[in-house]
Amino acid sequence: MYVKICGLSEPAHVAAAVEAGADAVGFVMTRSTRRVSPGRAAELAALVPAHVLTVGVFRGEDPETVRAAALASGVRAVQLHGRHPHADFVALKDLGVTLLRAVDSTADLRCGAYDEDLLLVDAPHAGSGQPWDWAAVRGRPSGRWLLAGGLAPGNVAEAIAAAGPWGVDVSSGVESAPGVKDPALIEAFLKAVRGAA
Ligand SMILES: O=C(O)c1ccccc1NCC(=O)[C@H](O)[C@H](O)COP(=O)(O)O
Repeated sequence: MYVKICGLSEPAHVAAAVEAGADAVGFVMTRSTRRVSPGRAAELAALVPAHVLTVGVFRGEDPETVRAAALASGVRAVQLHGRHPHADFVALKDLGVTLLRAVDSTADLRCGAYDEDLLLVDAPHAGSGQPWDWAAVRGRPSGRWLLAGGLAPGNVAEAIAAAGPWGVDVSSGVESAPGVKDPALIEAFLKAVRGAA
């Protein structure tokens, strides 16, 4: 089970995610309480070993803005939230980074339909920490897809059993306060996933 810890903004929390065994870490570079600048994302990404994927998270920006932030931060993946058109993914292909398409359950759930490499199926309001009906997507997404939205150490095993994803993504569920990650919760989340998978 692939695990992405999202919305990191502090070196100690990046270290905690890497130490706990995360496969990917996300830096939000769009409007959010978790927003970091491309420069800050570059500082954080520099702390991450090569086997862990660094992901820049965006929502609604045009491809050139995303490209500039990705290049400035050095992230190895770009995650586009919302109803970005297929053309936005095509426009970013030559960046040579992993492309993630993040959508809610009403979208086209075929991974690769927009030339993305990974699909992320999230709650209607990304980063809100609100659980949703994970079982409703069971069997619908195809290819490599991550489940997100309201996951936490105490419910991620249930969510995996309900939806059957290839991977999971969490932000609010490993925070002690809005926007403040908690190393103990990050470790507990990874343990719960490893115990479930
Ligand atoms: O986290 C945010 O604030 C955010 C804002 C705008 C677009 C995306 C955002 N987060 C993306 C993520 O990958 C989150 O981990 C995912 O939505 C799950 O969030 P949560 O329900 O808080 O675990």
